Amino acid sequence: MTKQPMDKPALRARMRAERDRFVAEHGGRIVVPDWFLALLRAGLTVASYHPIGSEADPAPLANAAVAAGATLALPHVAGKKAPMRFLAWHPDDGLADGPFGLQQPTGDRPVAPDIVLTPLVAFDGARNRLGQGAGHYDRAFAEHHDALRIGVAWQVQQVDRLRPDPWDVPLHAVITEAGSIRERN
Ligand SMILES: Nc1nc2c(c(=O)[nH]1)N(C=O)[C@@H](CNc1ccc(C(=O)N[C@@H](CCC(=O)O)C(=O)O)cc1)CN2
Ligand SMILES: Nc1ncnc2c1ncn2[C@@H]1O[C@H](COP(=O)(O)OP(=O)(O)OP(=O)(O)O)[C@@H](O)[C@H]1O
Repeated sequence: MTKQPMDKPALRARMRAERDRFVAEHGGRIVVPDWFLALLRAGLTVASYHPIGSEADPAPLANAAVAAGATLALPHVAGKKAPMRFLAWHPDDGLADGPFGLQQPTGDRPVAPDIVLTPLVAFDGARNRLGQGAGHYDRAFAEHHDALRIGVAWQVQQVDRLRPDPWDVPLHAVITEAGSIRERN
């Protein structure tokens, strides 16, 4: 049987439309799993993200992290080709307009995260991930290989099976409004 390459651009378009429809018709709120709360400790650095469009808002997870004494960071990119950095950020700090309609941190304090809350376009039951396609998170995961990679998405973004490319690094867990998928349940 020959392996067909996965049409990632077409899947992205379909899943962004699914995500838009879910938010327009239902809305949702990410539910913080007990196992996530149990991970949190003072002194951890948790990279969150500021959602754009119909992305799931990780704020309930980020707020729980802050309540546990963790420090937050947000991703920062200068463009499609530039590598992504995680910059320390406090909820009282401002945000500035960035590329792709992003709101990004303004300071310049790069940090190495212990936990990375990752926006998703799609995911599968094996915790493979489809992102925006610029490779920003792929490269960040290669750099911060010891960080815990947690995807955040709406349940409608789950597909039967993604076919990972050689550089794709699977997530440790995915958290949605309906529950979570973990490496060991
Ligand atoms: N909220 C959020 N922040 C993030 C990301 C993300 O996916 N979501 N990123 C993830 O890497 C990084 C920014 N990289 C990006 C790379 C490409 C596109 C992009 O191609 N956007 C499409 C529209 C996407 C949509 O409609 O959902 C575009 O501009 O055409 C966006 C972000 C860091 N910050
Ligand atoms: N570790 C890496 N170093 C350099 N380039 C990488 C690395 N990982 C991936 N890339 C490049 O980034 C691009 C990622 O494309 P892909 O379609 O897999 O992104 P994605 O699954 O949507 O994830 P992302 O959220 O990271 O954009 C590819 O062109 C790939 O060659």
